[in-house]
Amino acid sequence: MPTLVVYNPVCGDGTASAFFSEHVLPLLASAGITPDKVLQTERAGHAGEFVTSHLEAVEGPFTIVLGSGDGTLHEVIEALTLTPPRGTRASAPPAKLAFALVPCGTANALYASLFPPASDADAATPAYRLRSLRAFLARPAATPLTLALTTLAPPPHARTPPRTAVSAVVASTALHASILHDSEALRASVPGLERFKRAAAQNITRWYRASATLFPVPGAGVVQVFDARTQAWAPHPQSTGADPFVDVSGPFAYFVSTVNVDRLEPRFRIAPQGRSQHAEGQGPAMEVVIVRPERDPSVEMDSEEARAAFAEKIMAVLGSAYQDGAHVGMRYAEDGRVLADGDGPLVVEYVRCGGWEWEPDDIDEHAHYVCADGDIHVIDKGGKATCVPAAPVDDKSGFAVFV
Ligand SMILES: Nc1ncnc2c1ncn2[C@@H]1O[C@H](COP(=O)(O)OP(=O)(O)OP(=O)(O)O)[C@@H](O)[C@H]1O
Repeated sequence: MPTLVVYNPVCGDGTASAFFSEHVLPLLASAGITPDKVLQTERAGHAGEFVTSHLEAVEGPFTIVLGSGDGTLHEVIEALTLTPPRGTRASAPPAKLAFALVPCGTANALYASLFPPASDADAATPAYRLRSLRAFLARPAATPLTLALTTLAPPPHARTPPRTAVSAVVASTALHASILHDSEALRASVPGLERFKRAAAQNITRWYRASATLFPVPGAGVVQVFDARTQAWAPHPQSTGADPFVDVSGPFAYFVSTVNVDRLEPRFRIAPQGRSQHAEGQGPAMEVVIVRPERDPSVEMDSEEARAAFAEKIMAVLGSAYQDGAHVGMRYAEDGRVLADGDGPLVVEYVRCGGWEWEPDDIDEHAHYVCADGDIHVIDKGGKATCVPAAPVDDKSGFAVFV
């Protein structure tokens, strides 16, 4: 099978180039594999352009040994999904693209989900970082990836066409998207990871005005909600055979949907069931983690004090995602305190669904941001975003990862 090697020399701590020279290329050589091409990317967009034009010239299936974080993987997948097929890509049957991932980025959410590290020290070892590559060399079948396709629709009667974003890890709105949006704006003035902290502080007290709808999981016929006590999925109480769609009214604090992953950083298990097997024949699904302030029994109205008090709670709840995903079992006491368990309402709504729609209120600028694997998109005023999961139709097409 043709093999391409692509790595991003500037991602993470900037050591991909050295790691490929010292470990990846020698390991491929010792296995008798000569890559068709080796690309060290020179700019954002380069990896996507390179892979797309290679596939227009050479018939697949292909393996790509990819040294990057989630952003460069996203770039390749989005470029191939959105570029109309030309050349060999148009004339040959759809060819599968399987990735041997070498984690070189900052968060490496997909890799950390597929290969949960035993510890921070483990994650830094060459042996850990070569696990997907070794799986490729051992030649088992690659695991298919589900994609999340987010369509950003303009208002009805607008002249602009809808746009689509493709993600393999996360599609989000509310706090997560706002932090990524603002941290990008701070990139020039605030160095390093400090800009994420600053962006989080700017957004933690915001409540996002929007209405959302959750779509049923195709094979299950309903939206499902996770019960942390039984550790099982159950039909969402508002999702019935007669009306399986669930309307979720705002305001929202947090709205994150994931595919393929249970974590967004090695220890941040935001969707703790994200790697568990779905029931046979349920069709493509995604998980959504929602926090809405008005579920808190102590919130009586939207005021500055209420937002400040709720900010403390959401920080504590999201912090619990680092405790092996404990946030999904947290409940409110009658006075609004957040408890690890109990009989009160769940703080986090953790659902599995067949997609979602998000319609921001016109007046709330920050509710218009959508994050697709780190890229920030802005919903037009009067428009909405619709996100659905898509899985490869067979084992000869789509994207996959060696695990
Ligand atoms: N040579 C390059 N110079 C500048 N930017 C690049 C280059 N190659 C790729 N990029 C861009 O760098 C961005 C970040 O890369 P990537 O996601 O791989 O690393 P990261 O952000 O450190 O990791 P993670 O996404 O895991 O946190 C991507 O959007 C990609 O398009």
